[in-house]
Amino acid sequence: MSTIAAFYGGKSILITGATGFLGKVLMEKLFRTSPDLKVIYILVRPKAGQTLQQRVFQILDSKLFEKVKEVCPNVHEKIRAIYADLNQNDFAISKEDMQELLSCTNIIFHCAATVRFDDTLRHAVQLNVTATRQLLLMASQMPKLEAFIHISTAYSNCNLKHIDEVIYPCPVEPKKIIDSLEWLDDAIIDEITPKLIRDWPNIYTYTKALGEMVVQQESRNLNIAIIRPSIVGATWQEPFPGWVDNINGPNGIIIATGKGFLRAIKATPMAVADVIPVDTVVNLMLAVGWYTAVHRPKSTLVYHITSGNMNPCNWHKMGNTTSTHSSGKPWCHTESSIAGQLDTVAHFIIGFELKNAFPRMENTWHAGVQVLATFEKIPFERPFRRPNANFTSNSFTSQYWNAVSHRAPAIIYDCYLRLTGRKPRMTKLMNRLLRTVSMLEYFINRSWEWSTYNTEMLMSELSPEDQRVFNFDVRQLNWLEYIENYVLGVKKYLLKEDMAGIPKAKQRLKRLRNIHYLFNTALFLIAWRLLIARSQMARNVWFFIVSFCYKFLSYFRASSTLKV
Ligand SMILES: CCCCCCCCCCCCCCCCCCCCCCCCCCCC(=O)SCCNC(=O)CCNC(=O)[C@H](O)C(C)(C)COP(=O)(O)OP(=O)(O)OC[C@H]1O[C@@H](n2cnc3c(N)ncnc32)[C@H](O)[C@@H]1OP(=O)(O)O
Ligand SMILES: NC(=O)C1=CN([C@@H]2O[C@H](COP(=O)(O)OP(=O)(O)OC[C@H]3O[C@@H](n4cnc5c(N)ncnc54)[C@H](OP(=O)(O)O)[C@@H]3O)[C@@H](O)[C@H]2O)C=CC1
Repeated sequence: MSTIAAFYGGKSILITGATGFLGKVLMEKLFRTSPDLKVIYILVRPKAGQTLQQRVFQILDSKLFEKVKEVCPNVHEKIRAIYADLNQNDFAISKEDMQELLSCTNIIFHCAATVRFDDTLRHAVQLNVTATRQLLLMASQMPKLEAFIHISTAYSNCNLKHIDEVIYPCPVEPKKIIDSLEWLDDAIIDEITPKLIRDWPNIYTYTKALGEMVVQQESRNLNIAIIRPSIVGATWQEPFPGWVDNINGPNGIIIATGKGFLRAIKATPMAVADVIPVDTVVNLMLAVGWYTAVHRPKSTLVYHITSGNMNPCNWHKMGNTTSTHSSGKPWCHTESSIAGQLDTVAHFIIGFELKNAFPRMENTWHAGVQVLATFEKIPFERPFRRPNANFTSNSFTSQYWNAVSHRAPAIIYDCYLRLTGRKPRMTKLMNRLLRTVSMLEYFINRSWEWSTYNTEMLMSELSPEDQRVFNFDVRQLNWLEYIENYVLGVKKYLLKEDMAGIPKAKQRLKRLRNIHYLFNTALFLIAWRLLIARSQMARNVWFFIVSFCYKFLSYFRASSTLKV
């Protein structure tokens, strides 16, 4: 039997953020591998008109928990939802609940956070920093506590290029920030925010860095570990491939691309797409929980769980894949090669795509192309336009694509909606999408190096059985398979689309392609007609092309007559 699974048997585990993406997968794995655990306490707030119990039932009744219900039929009894709001003093937990938590908890997994990039500093500090401090204070009063696992992000120090598994100091003490936010008003906070966050790209990453510092400062005698995942993606293997449930990170981009809204992006094609499957992160979390409790390392260990250093994939395309567009190459354009530029121009003018125009990069997996190739096999329903992706790292070109590929079609579509008596909505939607994309740009135009000594050390400490059951070795990940399942998962679990609709979606894509070709050809002919009406040089070129074609055809006919 697995040592780690046995360790969690009979334990009382406290999880914050259990209703979130990572939290749900963590609970699922815990129940499935250690059905004899005592109880999982989850700190939950009522939301969207649902009570705590309704939220818990909704989670347990989801497809994610189907296997759990077979292994652990009394799972409902083993979850204890505790009313809590991490934004409030003492988390607004009742005295009785607090007493139970303090006296019974053995392990804490602290996942709750605000992951919005555009949150206010006040709210982000409250949740990502102050709440962490408060939880550590609670933890210090728990006599049975064996380990406190804090979930941070690999991007908490994204202002550095090489990041080690250590806690870096922040320029301003977290305590000073917490104290000053108490008396500063919102207008002043907005003003000083850019000065405070300095070279961090957003409030989220900055407050996660502050959160780590708080963990270090308030650790007392606790057994603490920090886990830093990179971009957490759909499940790889467990409980089944491709499970996702929110629009964060790549998920929203996959939807926007698959539906044909997003067709160009400012991204460095060869930058590493450091996506890490959520089940891999959860396996590491459980292994770290066990290791921290049993081996009690002398200091707080930081574990990176990233993919780039061991099994790199980049945003652009997936090399050596057999899965290609009908014209021989997936619809993915980059200006990183001359062929790519020619291809973009050719594509723009007549929708023609040059075969095999890209240099292939060995040993690196390319996400964009593979995602696009998957849309061929598994198209999303009712796309706005054909899925496509033009990559550019140049701001001017990016603005050009935004105007031509995003704003212009949205305006045309809104005119159509107006003319047919409907409310225009596409321009608004497009503006929102472009705002979201602009927030992600920082992360898709850079690569980072994360050292993974602690993670590798832990892997070597596991028994072969634990390495199998709690696998976090990302070298075994096959990106081609993973991305296909990812796209399928987005379609099934996020968009809730039926697989039976695929033939219809494929037909619609064909229709859109024909409209696209017709539109571009008409545009080309009109432009050309206008040009030869106005310019002698254009007329000469036209005359030259026509006579050349005529001569070529005459020669061809003559040579085939001779052969006969
Ligand atoms: C291996 C797979 C690779 C995949 C590659 C993809 C390739 C695609 C095809 C090729 C195209 C080329 C693309 C290449 C680039 C790919 C880009 C991928 C980018 C990934 C980068 C991520 C970097 C992350 C680094 C840090 C990682 C972390 O540590 S934290 C987690 C990440 N956090 C986030 O992602 C949060 C970002 N989100 C936000 O900050 C905000 O949501 C927003 C600012 C983006 C949007 O705010 P806005 O106010 O406009 O919207 P909002 O009102 O909030 O919501 C709009 C509607 O959506 C609903 N909603 C909101 N959140 C969710 C949710 N989580 N789940 C479900 N629904 C949600 C909300 O209710 C609103 O609905 P309505 O009310 O009905 O309008
Ligand atoms: N997703 C990613 O790509 C990455 C995530 N991480 C880290 O992993 C952790 C989990 O992220 P993820 O699951 O994706 O995030 P989610 O946004 O899916 O989940 C956040 C969780 O925090 C809870 N929460 C937020 N505010 C409060 C509050 N005031 N009181 C109680 N609970 C609250 C949410 O509860 P509710 O359901 O009520 O909103 C939810 O359960 C975070 O610490 C994040 O920084 C790190 C790297 C990448």
